[in-house]
Amino acid sequence: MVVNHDIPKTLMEKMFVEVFGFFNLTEEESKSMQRDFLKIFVHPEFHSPDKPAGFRETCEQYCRRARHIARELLKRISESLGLEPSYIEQALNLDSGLQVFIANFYPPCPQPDMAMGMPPHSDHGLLTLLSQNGVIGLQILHKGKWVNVNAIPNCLVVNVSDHIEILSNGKYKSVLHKAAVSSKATRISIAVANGPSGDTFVVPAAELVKKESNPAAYVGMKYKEYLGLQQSNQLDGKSALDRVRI
Ligand SMILES: O=C(O)CCC(=O)C(=O)O
Ligand SMILES: [Fe+2]
Repeated sequence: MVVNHDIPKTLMEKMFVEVFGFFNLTEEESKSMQRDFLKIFVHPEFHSPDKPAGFRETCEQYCRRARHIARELLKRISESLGLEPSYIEQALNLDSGLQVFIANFYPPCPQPDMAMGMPPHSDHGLLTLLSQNGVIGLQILHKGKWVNVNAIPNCLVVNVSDHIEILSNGKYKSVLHKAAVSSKATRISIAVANGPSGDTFVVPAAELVKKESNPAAYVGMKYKEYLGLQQSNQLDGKSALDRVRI
């Protein structure tokens, strides 16, 4: 959980107002009992809806700040692995890294156990920065148990995603998470996923692999092929990460 981050409180609040406005544009959507979501690629090319009026500009600023925070954290993660601070950004070509903005809108459900929020999954990129509108719902798998994550407004939850696990040859683990819905309040989460560039062939860092004692635990794959694999229906109930694990 990151508190003293680089996204000003006013920008964070504005982003939630715009997202709320987006989902309220059509009345049916706001009355639906199902999760609704908006998913857009925001880097290297920026895409955004034009409505509501302030959405585009706020989203662009929000994602730029999020990218900066992710890069700073990735420098520290590189160092923690005994690598140069710029190792990850260089090896994975982050100047053209794929960044995806996902806004999730979960209407309240009187019987929350009956409603599907978001099923268990791990994120495919490097780091996902998640903010929530103060309504609890996110759960992560920790030591075999699902635990609730606090939903403190203006805080960023940082989820380690598949490509940090791959690059670190398993030293970092991609976190399995899911989301439950609330019985009383509408829950909104904003996830900004930061990944390698689409054309980068990602392998465990050579510096972390030793032939005998610590062999590569993942096969290499182009990031965009990994994305395709995750979205395909060829996974037989496995995750994309299971498919590249040796
Ligand atoms: O709503 C949440 O807290 C989780 C969202 C999420 O995991 C995602 O969009 O990938
Ligand atoms: Fe996720």
